[in-house]
Amino acid sequence: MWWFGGTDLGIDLGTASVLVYVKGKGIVLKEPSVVAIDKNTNKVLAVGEDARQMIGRTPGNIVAIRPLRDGVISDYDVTEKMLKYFIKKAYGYKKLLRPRVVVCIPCEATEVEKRAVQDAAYNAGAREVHLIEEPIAAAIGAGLDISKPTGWMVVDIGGGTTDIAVISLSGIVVRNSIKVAGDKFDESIVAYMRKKYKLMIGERTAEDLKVNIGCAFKRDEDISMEIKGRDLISGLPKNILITSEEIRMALQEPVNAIADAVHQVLEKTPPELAADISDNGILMTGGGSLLWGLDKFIEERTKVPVKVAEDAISCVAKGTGVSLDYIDVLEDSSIKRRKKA
Ligand SMILES: Nc1ncnc2c1ncn2[C@@H]1O[C@H](COP(=O)(O)OP(=O)(O)OP(=O)(O)O)[C@@H](O)[C@H]1O
Repeated sequence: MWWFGGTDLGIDLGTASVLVYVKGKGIVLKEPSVVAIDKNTNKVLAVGEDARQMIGRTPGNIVAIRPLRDGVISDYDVTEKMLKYFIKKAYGYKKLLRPRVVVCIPCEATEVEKRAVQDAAYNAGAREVHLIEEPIAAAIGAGLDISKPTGWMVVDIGGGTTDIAVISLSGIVVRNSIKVAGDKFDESIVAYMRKKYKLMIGERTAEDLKVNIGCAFKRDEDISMEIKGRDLISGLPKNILITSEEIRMALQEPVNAIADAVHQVLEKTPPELAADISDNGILMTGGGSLLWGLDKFIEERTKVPVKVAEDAISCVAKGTGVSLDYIDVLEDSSIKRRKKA
């Protein structure tokens, strides 16, 4: 049966994952931002988790693509296909009215990057597209009351970008966005294994190491994990036992880059707001903030208390969803246009 009613959607279009929030229902979809394509026919074979399973394991004619890199669209056509699939899955197939959507973007996205997100969402089936900056969405999703003249600092560490913002009166006062986040952590682990053990490992293995034993701060007790890779000298498969302390060493460069960026934002923060932040603490959101000890590491470097938000991975999607209630206010900051015929 066809249904005429429209629903609004909040979409966290992330480098690592896409989350869709349906007004009145909450988060209904959370899948990796991966698409598997048959290169011969250009047909989409799988999207999301099914496609992620194929990374590094596809035959010649099939490619598993991550269409967003560093927080922005790097493969426009594939992003559009992926969005279309997720919107249909979350919204249902048999509705005549296309949805209004709010999509989040990194806080220093260029006009061209914003336009690419909007076009992809329109072409994927949205009737109206509004944009919201990730730190604002993260703060709302974490339950902060950002409407008052009080300073809050949010550090959202995703897969591609770390967005740092000082927020007051619902706006960003000081901001910084760096292309160092979860993906760079993985790349640093791959590089460390290659250099130290002459072992080639895939990005999924690197991510497993990061999530399971990784840390930014020295653990009281070292833990370890066995991994499989390919020996670069013999060319044969090889197993190695890796400790958490080694992963801490491997992650030093990107972890320091994030702490430096937070420090720089604090330096530029007006004194009244800096005093508020020192009382309220820094709030970390995003999957990257779950790296063990990263809160403690930043706390030591900045001397400001740091807290990881509850359900840190879902904050941006939740905030994007909550902002659907204020979609008409968002209109001012979004470039609205009709889908081209
Ligand atoms: N427990 C964990 N420890 C360390 N890292 C984690 C953990 N869980 C998830 N991550 C990492 O979080 C990152 C994804 O976070 P998130 O889903 O917030 O990013 P995103 O919104 O897709 O990215 P972006 O906002 O940069 O576009 C990945 O790099 C993932 O490996």
